[in-house]
Amino acid sequence: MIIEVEGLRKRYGPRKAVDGVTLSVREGEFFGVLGPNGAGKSTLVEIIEGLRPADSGTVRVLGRPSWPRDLDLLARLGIQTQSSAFFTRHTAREHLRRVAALHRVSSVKADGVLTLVGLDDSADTRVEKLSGGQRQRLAIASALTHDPELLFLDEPTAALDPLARKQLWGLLKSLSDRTVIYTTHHLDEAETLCDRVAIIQRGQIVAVDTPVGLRERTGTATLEDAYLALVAA
Ligand SMILES: Nc1ncnc2c1ncn2[C@@H]1O[C@H](COP(=O)(O)OP(=O)(O)OP(=O)(O)O)[C@@H](O)[C@H]1O
Repeated sequence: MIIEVEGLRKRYGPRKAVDGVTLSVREGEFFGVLGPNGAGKSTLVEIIEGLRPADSGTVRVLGRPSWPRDLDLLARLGIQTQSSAFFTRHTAREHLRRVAALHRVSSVKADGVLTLVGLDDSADTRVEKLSGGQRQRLAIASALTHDPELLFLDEPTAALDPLARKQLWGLLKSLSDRTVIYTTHHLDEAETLCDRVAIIQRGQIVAVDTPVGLRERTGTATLEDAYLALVAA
């Protein structure tokens, strides 16, 4: 297993953000984390990433505890966040080369990743001038330069218009041979991309299954309907 989480709990004061979560993710899975606002998804994912401690429970990532913070382990992860930061006054290419240099990865490799995410035409555009879709591509590229063994994507399509969102799907699909932990509120996207999804509500897992399994279990036609049936139950 690439990720093993057992009995994980985290409170903020009286609020139970993560309330006894157990799950595992296999190598090569595109694993979706779904749930209503405030369900505890970000808290759970940040604990798995080793960016936040849990109150109790265990997390092993690539066979190692992710807390106390483990810089060697972090170096093997690729993390794209909602607030991915860019080097200002840099072009897309310059930004990515700098990110790569931080990981001791060559500029040649960085340029290859820029091509991979479909940003060749915007390579000389300053990061401030990139469109929302291009910014997300660059954020994903930044998480990919060091060829991580595990990639975390946090709502990469959240702020995109419908066309840009669909266009990004191609890139996301191309990542499907990797192990990806993918948070989203777009159920159509999760249905297309994810091998399995976990649905989280009030800090607890409501279901973990394939999109097809969840549809069958709820007698619904789409993952969105299955989700709505499960979180309303
Ligand atoms: N640093 C914090 N201090 C106090 N409460 C917090 C903190 N971070 C999160 N919470 C609370 O914990 C609960 C879970 O929040 P979390 O951000 O993990 O949910 P989420 O599922 O990621 O939500 P969203 O879909 O809106 O991003 C929420 O009630 C939130 O208000």
